[in-house]
Amino acid sequence: MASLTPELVASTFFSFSHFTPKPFLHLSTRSSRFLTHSHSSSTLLSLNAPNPTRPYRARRFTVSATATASPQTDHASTVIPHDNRIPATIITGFLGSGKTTLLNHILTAEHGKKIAVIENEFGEVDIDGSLVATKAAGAEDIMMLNNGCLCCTVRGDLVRMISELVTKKKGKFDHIVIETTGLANPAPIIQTFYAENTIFNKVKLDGVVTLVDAKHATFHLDEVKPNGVVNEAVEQIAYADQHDHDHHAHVHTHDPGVSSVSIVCEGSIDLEKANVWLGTLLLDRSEDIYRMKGLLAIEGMNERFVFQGVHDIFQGSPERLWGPDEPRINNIVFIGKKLDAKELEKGFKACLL
Ligand SMILES: Nc1nc2c(ncn2[C@@H]2O[C@H](COP(=O)(O)OP(=O)(O)OP(=O)(O)O)[C@@H](O)[C@H]2O)c(=O)[nH]1
Repeated sequence: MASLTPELVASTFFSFSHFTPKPFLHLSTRSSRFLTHSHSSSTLLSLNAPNPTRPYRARRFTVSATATASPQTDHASTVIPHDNRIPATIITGFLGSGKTTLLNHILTAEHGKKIAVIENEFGEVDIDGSLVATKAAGAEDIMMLNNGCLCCTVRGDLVRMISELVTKKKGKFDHIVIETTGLANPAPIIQTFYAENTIFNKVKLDGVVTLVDAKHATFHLDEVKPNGVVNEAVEQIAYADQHDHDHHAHVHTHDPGVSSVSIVCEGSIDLEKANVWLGTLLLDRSEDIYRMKGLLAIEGMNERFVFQGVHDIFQGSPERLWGPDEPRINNIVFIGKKLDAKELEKGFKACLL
């Protein structure tokens, strides 16, 4: 097969719109999707400026406010010690809202700060970790938490990771950024910063940035969930830059109807077949498939091919070169409702050469 140039492949992916016009027509509307990003960015810019309206509560913080007698007057004056705990920012937002994109922007921007990253991904396959700008000057450390969701199953791991960072890597970074899964309920994660002494004494929660995909937000916000099941999209927006640390016992359940299917398989992919397969999925299932993303080893292409899908919006393009000894392994994740793992695997395997 003739060698494919990145440009040729990208246009091949896009050219699918000629015979299945609906999904790819939306490519042109992408710029209007993330209408609230400007809001998110401004929230981010204000991260280092403490919110003066939010009282600083030193509950369980060992360096608490102290009262000292002034030598000039008989009145006691209160000295609030400088809060030199390490700031942490939580980036939250529904699936595909742009968290990894923002994180990469933070890691590559010139701000002179060294950032430790904790990345939590839904689905067993680590695609985001591979797409985070690991070589970025600002990234001191990237830790992955992929065996569950930060808001429930791996909360203990989060505590351990942060404790490890502030003890073993002390002084090597200035800020911690935590990217949650798109299905995380931020409340229990926020609570961790106040409820765990080991964290509270060393780390201050500086901000909660929630990204909103303006195109699909209403769809997810309006979703009616079964009794006792949390609507994560609502929770994420409710907790944006609002640290309700007096909340107790957050009992919540993820929607059992939402699941993930991961495919990991070595081998070369026929781009044309993949185009048809993914395009057909988009046409038939875009409402139920909230998110699809993948790294593909395309036949004849020297670069890893990355594709991103958020409902009916789809994008694919070559990324960095495969390393000389890097196995050409395909990684794909689907997240959504009524996913049939066998069917998806069968569709994928049909694209292999
Ligand atoms: N038009 C537009 N697209 C964006 C923006 N931010 C991200 N995207 C695209 O949206 C898709 C999803 O972005 P990600 O940054 O991976 O989203 P995420 O929130 O990390 O997704 P999950 O891993 O599912 O939680 C990618 O194709 C991005 O290129 C934006 O501000 N505007």
